[in-house]
Amino acid sequence: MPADALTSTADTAAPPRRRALVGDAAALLLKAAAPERRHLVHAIGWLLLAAGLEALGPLAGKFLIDHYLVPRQARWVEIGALLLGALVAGWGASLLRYGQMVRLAGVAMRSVQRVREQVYGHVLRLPMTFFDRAITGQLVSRVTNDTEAVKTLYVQVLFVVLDSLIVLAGAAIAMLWLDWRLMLIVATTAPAVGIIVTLYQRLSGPAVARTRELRSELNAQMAESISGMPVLQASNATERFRQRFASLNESHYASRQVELKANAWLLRPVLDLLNVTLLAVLIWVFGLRSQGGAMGPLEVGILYAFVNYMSRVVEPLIQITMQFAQLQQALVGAARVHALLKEAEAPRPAGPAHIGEGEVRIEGLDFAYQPGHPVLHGLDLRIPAGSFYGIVGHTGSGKTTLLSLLLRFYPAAAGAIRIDGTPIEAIGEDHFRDRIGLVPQDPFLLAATARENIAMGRELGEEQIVEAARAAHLHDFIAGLEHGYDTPLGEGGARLSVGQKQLLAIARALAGRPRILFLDEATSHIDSETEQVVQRALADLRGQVTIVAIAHRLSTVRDADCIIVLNHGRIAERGTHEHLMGLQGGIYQRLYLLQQLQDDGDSPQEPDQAA
Ligand SMILES: Nc1ncnc2c1ncn2[C@@H]1O[C@H](COP(=O)(O)OP(=O)(O)OP(=O)(O)O)[C@@H](O)[C@H]1O
Repeated sequence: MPADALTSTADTAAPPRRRALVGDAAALLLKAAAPERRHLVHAIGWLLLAAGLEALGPLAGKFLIDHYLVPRQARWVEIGALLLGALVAGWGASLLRYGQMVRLAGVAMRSVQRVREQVYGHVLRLPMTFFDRAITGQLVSRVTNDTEAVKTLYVQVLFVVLDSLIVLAGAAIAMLWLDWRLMLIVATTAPAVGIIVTLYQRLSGPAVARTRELRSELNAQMAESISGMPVLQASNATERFRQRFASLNESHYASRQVELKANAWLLRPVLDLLNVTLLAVLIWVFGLRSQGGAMGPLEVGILYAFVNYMSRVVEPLIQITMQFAQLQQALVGAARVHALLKEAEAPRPAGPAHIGEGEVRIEGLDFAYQPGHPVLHGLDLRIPAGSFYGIVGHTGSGKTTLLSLLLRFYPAAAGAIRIDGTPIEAIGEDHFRDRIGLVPQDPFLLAATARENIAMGRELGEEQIVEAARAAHLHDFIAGLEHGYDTPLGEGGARLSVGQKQLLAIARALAGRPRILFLDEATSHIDSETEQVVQRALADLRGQVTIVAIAHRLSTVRDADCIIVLNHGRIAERGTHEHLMGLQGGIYQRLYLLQQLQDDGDSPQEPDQAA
């Protein structure tokens, strides 16, 4: 089941079950580290060797105590050789460990880099249905914060846990070899630590999940506020939003406090207590056995070695558990990234079918965003190649939906859309996007130069870019900028007027030399003068490109070969402007007359303008 990456594993729902969380996080880590398998195997091998060398230290100590100190044997050469050997082994282990840590750091960094690129690439290929329910801030959080959490997981898992486990294994083997019964006593630490960690998780788990949730909400509010800044400031809502942010921030702080308290009051003290208790038990057993207890005598050297190993074992265990909160957060982050990566991508057909002349046929087309709520009902329409069709209708009549289906953003529930006789699903993705141009209502400009905004990453020659700008009647304006086509246009095209942005969007669409051009209310925010420029640009394209224009402003499509009037998802009227104006009481006629009245009201000095 591809979990809903932005709801169920994320910010609004209860935290997912731990087992699933660990499984998802592990799947993500393994997949991301797969190309680094060789490095991982080598690093683990060398770390094992380092742990083995480290384990020799206490053994040498034991030998020194039992063979030279206790029997008071001052064989200095042997003692010196033993100490030197222990020193060299210790240094060797440190060197090896350092080298492998650097190697593992590289593995972690590269893996996270891969995850981040993969997540971004995946998001770019997700279907529109995903973005209908996605919240931008949270999605950004997935690509930035959560992949960062994945890094924490790598660093924790690979550095601390892996290293600790290897040290643990080395010490355990050495202790087993020295005295297996004493080792059993030490082994009781494992379940005790397990119980403490489980208890700690129960207490802090909800707070950890809540902290992440709140952090994500903080991001979401920040992103939302920045994108809606004009509305926020104009409606004097900034103070309310500041307060809302402050209250979220406060909750975040409180939640962090709960986590930290669980750390401070439960984890460290209890683990320290466990450590001290274990040492006391060891010394007690030593006391018993040195007096000839049931298990026989115990050498002082063994006690020394055990105490030494204990400090090596318990400290990593404390380290692992202390970092559990972070580990838990990282697990949640990694699981969310995993869920996002499991979201099905939009299909990318690779068929050989091509768009030729650009004739569009719509046959019995039905569509619903949600089952049981149809938006389009049995649409039938033929748009001949090279013609100009307008689509008009009341708000909510289904115009944008029809366009979205024509653009393959959603699959049709029933019926078919064909281009030059081929069902659109059968046309190869790259070819389809190359041949289809879109001028959206919101032109979406990059914080880049005019050239980059027209090219949009496509490899277009100078000639193609200038030709497109000329066709959109924007060349003179761009050429007049201080650096011409290389002039940065500012964030969101801040240097351009709304009309110029719209013309740039037209240039961008034309630069790909499309066979079919879709315009989605491309003139609704521009003045009549700029609208005329757009109309001229469209008139120049007639006969060469199939144009389908959704228009609220009816004057934009007045000259269309055919105007389709949608009403509640059905084609209510169709024909030329003159034909539709002749339908007494028709929707188009009413809409047109209403707009005319409005225009007359707006500009009383030009009463006949829209007639
Ligand atoms: N992503 C969506 N998810 C669910 N319902 C949607 C979605 N987009 C549109 N709708 C619904 O589909 C219906 C048609 O909407 P659509 O945007 O196609 O109308 P429209 O004619 O383009 O309207 P407008 O002129 O206001 O842009 C509306 O009832 C709308 O609420």
